[in-house]
Order: sequence, then structure tokens, then C-alpha cells
Amino acid sequence: MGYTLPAPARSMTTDAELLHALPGAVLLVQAGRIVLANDASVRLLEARGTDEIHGRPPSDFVHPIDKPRSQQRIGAVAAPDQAGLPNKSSEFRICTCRGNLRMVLISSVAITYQQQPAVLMCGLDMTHQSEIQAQLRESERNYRRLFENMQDVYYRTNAQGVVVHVGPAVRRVLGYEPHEIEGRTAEAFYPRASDRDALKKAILEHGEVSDFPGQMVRRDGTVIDISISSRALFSSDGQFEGVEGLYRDVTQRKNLERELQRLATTDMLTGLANRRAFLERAQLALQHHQASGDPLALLMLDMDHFKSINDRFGHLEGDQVLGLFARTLQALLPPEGLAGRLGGEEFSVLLPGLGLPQARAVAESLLGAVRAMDLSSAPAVLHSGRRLTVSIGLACARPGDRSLHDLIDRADQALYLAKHRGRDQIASLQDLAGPPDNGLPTARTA
Ligand SMILES: Nc1nc2c(ncn2[C@@H]2O[C@H](COP(=O)(O)OP(=O)(O)OP(=O)(O)O)[C@@H](O)[C@H]2O)c(=O)[nH]1
Repeated sequence: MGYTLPAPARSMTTDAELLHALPGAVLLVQAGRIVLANDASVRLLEARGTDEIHGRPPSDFVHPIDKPRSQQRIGAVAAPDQAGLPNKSSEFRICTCRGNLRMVLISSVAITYQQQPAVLMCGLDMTHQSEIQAQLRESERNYRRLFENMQDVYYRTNAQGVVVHVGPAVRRVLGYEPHEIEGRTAEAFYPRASDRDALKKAILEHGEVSDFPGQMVRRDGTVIDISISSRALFSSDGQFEGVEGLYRDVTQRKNLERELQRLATTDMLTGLANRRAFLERAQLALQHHQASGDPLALLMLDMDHFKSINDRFGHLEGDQVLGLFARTLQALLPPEGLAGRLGGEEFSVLLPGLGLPQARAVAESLLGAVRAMDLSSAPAVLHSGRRLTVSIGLACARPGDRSLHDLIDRADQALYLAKHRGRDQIASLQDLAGPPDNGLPTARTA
């Protein structure tokens, strides 16, 4: 296949035609005046024709700021020590005949033309490149500003986990200067090595992580919650080169979340688990019991004749008593136990790992502690000489339990039995005459 030149290729026969066909602007200056301008310079200077250029000093087209430099260069290029060599090209602001500004890269050389000394100037329009450079500089300034003011900490480590770069936000987040962190391994700032290991593992497994939770230690020793988004860096031949990412201090948000979680799961009057939280934990404990066969006991507690406390001493005093009762429960719980307020003056205690005898012992101690409760924060009750008591229903999880409801139901029935039998006592369904419950003897009394 032959190659054909594109259509309008101009054919030229003279040197002058060659000069006018040049894409670069050329001016010839003699005795300080332009004596020749090629077509490209006419276009560059936005002249109507060569007449608008010929006869004028080149400085007519140079921006006042660049005039001294331009004149100095034209003088220097003609100096004998320049030996007819062109000077180094340099950018000048050029004002066109139409008043527009152009950035032109100009180089000159001293010659002899028609037996007279002359300076030949060659110019390349750099306006577009200058604009690009200015945009680049502006964009670089913008990125730097953004980087300096960023709330998140940018960091980069090498393959050995050494921090090679960290952003200035680290001053605010961790209280260190960037140079104090650069050159150290990131592990140094994690309170638990396992956190950093988990992050590393996740990044290597997935290539990147987003909003990965963790904690870091500030210079003053306080531990803060952070959220990290990072990615692994690889060389073009697939070698692991380190990690790059951003982390931010989310302590405030985490504290708020923890507080919301606490509010959502805590009974405000007593500080115990609320009904929803208690039942959730009880469900988990039952599942564990079903999977492991570990014993599980549940107590239902109801203050005796509580209505009369409210009626006689007022609702506020009643609230004080409920608070006291809750603290008494809490103080006597075994480490794995959980107390909750199911509503009103009804409470429940979950006893994972405890069988009937141990659970009964806990219930006994609760019964005694309520009888002996210090009522100084409920002064009206205290001065009346009234003693408080509680009734307790006790049930143990059985292999046949289909749901938590079965266990709670038995504890409720046992509580009813304790009330029925005169209150201030413990009952379990084993106390009823009937078939053996869970292999234990029947008709036991509390
Ligand atoms: N002060 C106070 N009283 C409450 C609260 N919730 C429920 N109560 C009261 O607790 C009382 C419960 O009374 P009842 O269920 O009739 O039983 P009781 O008087 O405790 O008698 P027995 O349970 O049969 O021993 C009612 O008067 C309720 O108004 C509370 O948050 N604060």
C-alpha cells in the first residue's frame, strides 16, 4: 500500500517562500527596526499584514515588564563575544497588534544580511503551554491546601510497615509532629497489636479496606477510636510495596454510639438491663445452653406488696426503693449473672452456668439481702419501720424447652407459687407435687 501526502501541500521554489511557510514566527531586525516578518509572525502578532509590522522596533510588541530584558538580550546577542551564536531561548510577554497578550519563546542570533548587521529572531507561541503550567501550579496549590487542612490523616508505609509519609493532620489526631512518626512502624501507635494485625490481614486479603474500626494511642496516652480506609500498594511486577490510606478520629461518634447503645439497653430508673436487652441476652444464654448442655437458671423476682409502698409513701419514695432493690441485686450477682428490670417492680436474674442448687443459693442470699436492705435513701419507709421483702420464682433450663418463653413461663409460675404461699420466699416448680422435673426430686420447699 502506497502512502499519499495529504492534499494541500504547498509547493515552493524560493527561499522567501520557505521562510513564509515556516510554522515558527521569524523577524529580521536591522538598525533597530523590523525589516522582515514571515507569515507565522503576522499571525502571532495578529497583524493585518506585514505593513503593520515592518519598520517598527521589536520592543513595540514586548510587554513593558519584559522590555528591559528583551533589549538587553538583543544587545548581547550582537556583542562580538557571542560569535554569531544564538542566545538561549526565553519566554516573553508579547502584546499583539490587537492588544492581546501572548507568551512567546524567543531565541535570536546576530547575522549579516545584505552586508548589514542584523538580528534574526525566532518565536514559538507558548501561550497555551503557559496556561497549562499555570493551571498545574494552581491545581498543585489547591491539593497542597487540601492536604494541609484535611481532617483525616494521610499515611503511607513501606513493605516493612515503616511509615514513610504522614499528613499534617496527625498533629491534631495523635499529637505528634509528622517527622516524629515517619521512620517508625505503625504498630507503635496501636494499643493492641491484634488491631493492627487484623487491619493488615484485611488489607492483604481484600487489597483494600473501608471504614475499618480500630483504636490508636495519642502522645498523651489517651486511646482514641479511629476509622481507617487503606489499600495495599504493589509494584508493576506485583511486589507488595506497602500501604496507603487515611484514618480519622471517630471517638466522639463512637462515644455517642456507646451512649445511645447504653440508653437503648438500660432501664433508666435502676440502671439494670431493660426488658429488651435482658431478653436478648437470655436468648443467647439459652442457645449456649442448648448447644453446650451447660446449666442455665433464671429467677423472677417481684417485690412484695409494693403497691402499698407507693400508696403510703408516694411514688418517688417507691422509685427510691426500686433503685435500692436493683443495687442489692447487682451487688449479689455472680460474675456471669445478669439482672434486668422487666417492668414495674418485676425483675429477673439470669444465671448462666448455675444448676438448681447453686441458683437456689443465689436466690437465698437475695432474699436475705432484701430483708436486710439499708433503707436510708428511702427515709419515709425507713422511719415507718416497714421491712421490705421479695418473692422469687426459680426455673432451670431443660433439654425439652422449645423457647425462652418456656423457661420464663416456669419461673413465672414458680413466682406465683411463692406469692401464693405467703411471699418472702423462693419457689421452683419442683415444689409442686407432680412428675419429676429435670430428674430432681419433687415437692421441695424453698
Ligand atoms: N414507684 C413506682 N411504682 C411502680 C413502678 N412501676 C410499677 N409500680 C407500681 O408497682 C405496683 C405493683 O403492684 P401490684 O402488681 O398490684 O402488686 P404488689 O402491691 O407489689 O403486691 P404483690 O406483688 O402481690 O406482692 C403498682 O402500684 C404500680 O403502680 C415504678 O416505676 N415506680
